[in-house]
Amino acid sequence: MPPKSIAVIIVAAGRGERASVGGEPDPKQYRPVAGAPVLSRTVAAFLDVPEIARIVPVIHPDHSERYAGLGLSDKRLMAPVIGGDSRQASVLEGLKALAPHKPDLVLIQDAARPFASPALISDVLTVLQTHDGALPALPLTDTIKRSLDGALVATTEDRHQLFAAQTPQGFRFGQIFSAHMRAATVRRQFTDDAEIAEWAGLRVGMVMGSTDNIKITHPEDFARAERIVLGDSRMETRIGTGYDVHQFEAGDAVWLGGVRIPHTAKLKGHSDADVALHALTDAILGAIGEGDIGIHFPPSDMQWRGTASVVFLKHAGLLVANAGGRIVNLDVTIVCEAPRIAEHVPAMRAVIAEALGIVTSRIAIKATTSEKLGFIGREEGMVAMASASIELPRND
Ligand SMILES: Nc1ccn([C@@H]2O[C@H](COP(=O)(O)OP(=O)(O)OP(=O)(O)O)[C@@H](O)[C@H]2O)c(=O)n1
Ligand SMILES: C[C@](O)(CO)[C@H](O)COP(=O)(O)O
Repeated sequence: MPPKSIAVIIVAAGRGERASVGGEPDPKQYRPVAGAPVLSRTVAAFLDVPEIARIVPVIHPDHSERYAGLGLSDKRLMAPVIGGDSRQASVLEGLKALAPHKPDLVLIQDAARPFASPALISDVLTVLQTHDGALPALPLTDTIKRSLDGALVATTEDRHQLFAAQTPQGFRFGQIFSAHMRAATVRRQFTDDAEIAEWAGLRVGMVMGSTDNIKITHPEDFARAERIVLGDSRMETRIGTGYDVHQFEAGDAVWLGGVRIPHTAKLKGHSDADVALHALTDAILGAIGEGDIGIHFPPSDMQWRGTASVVFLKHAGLLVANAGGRIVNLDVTIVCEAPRIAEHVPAMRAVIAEALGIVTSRIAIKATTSEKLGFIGREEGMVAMASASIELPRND
């Protein structure tokens, strides 16, 4: 089967009255979120999907200059068409503009939702393979009350079968075009295209929406949108480094990365002398400004004699958690001639992940030799270096 041609309608013909506190020169779809106008972000989200052949923006008759001022240009972006006095009427204008191009599928998107991800768009298109329509939606999480006057609670609704609808909503072009044409002849107003599809007897499948796929509706939604783009500005990323050396002495195994590795010698130390976990613990403590391992676990204190170094690592992890932080990634390099490290790396990552409560993909462990040079080359000892990247709440 040849690939289906996909078109997109972006409805941007509203006045954005609820998002206005008064005094803003522009309606919400032309106002910036982290430097880029909402409508430019929405268009870009769909231009990012190469399978999309054509995009038609639908704009308000008073906004032609504002639209031109966005400077949007792409060969897949059609000239804007003028919308109607309701969202439903604006969608119909978009469908009419697309009709001569005969797309197989159409995605209908609110300009006011700038964060439709490629994954969400792809999920909608997947459901459209087996249904007449596809709707991203989120299950409701609040208890739902009905009130007749907005002041007194009348009843509590069962939320378990209720979902909040999002866009893009996807349809077979011919089916939704004729459903919209018919819907335009009845007195009822429909708030989304899935409702028109349901009314026309089409089968609309659902996909899981996204909590980031917000519709900018009220003034405070701009701050939320900025946080989605920029991340949480109350957090900052810290970097810490760690370095440790231990000497070999007579023995039959070394502890490295929390794993016992049989060897012709052991590492000398007050604890289990796990040079890799010591460097890593120091890197974490360094990132959060908590000194070093010796301050927390002094070698002079007999209670730490022979202690498994994973105890030190867990303590550093606890300090991160208590500071409201989050480990972004950890990177450890072990320098030795022997033993061979590579086959033990998965076990080391598993021990560290378990100790810190993070996924193994955030942990890297590498090993190298020192080309027989120096004390490492003479197999007198071993070195480990580590770095840690940690997100912490700002405190300045
Ligand atoms: N006559 C209209 C009304 C709405 N929309 C578009 O439909 C989407 C969803 O509508 P909504 O968020 O309600 O936007 P507005 O109608 O602009 O908001 P308000 O009701 O606060 O004025 C928006 O992208 C909006 O631009 C449209 O194209 N034509
Ligand atoms: C289509 C929609 O985004 C689904 O949630 C929503 O209904 C559009 O907003 P409106 O305020 O109903 O126009």
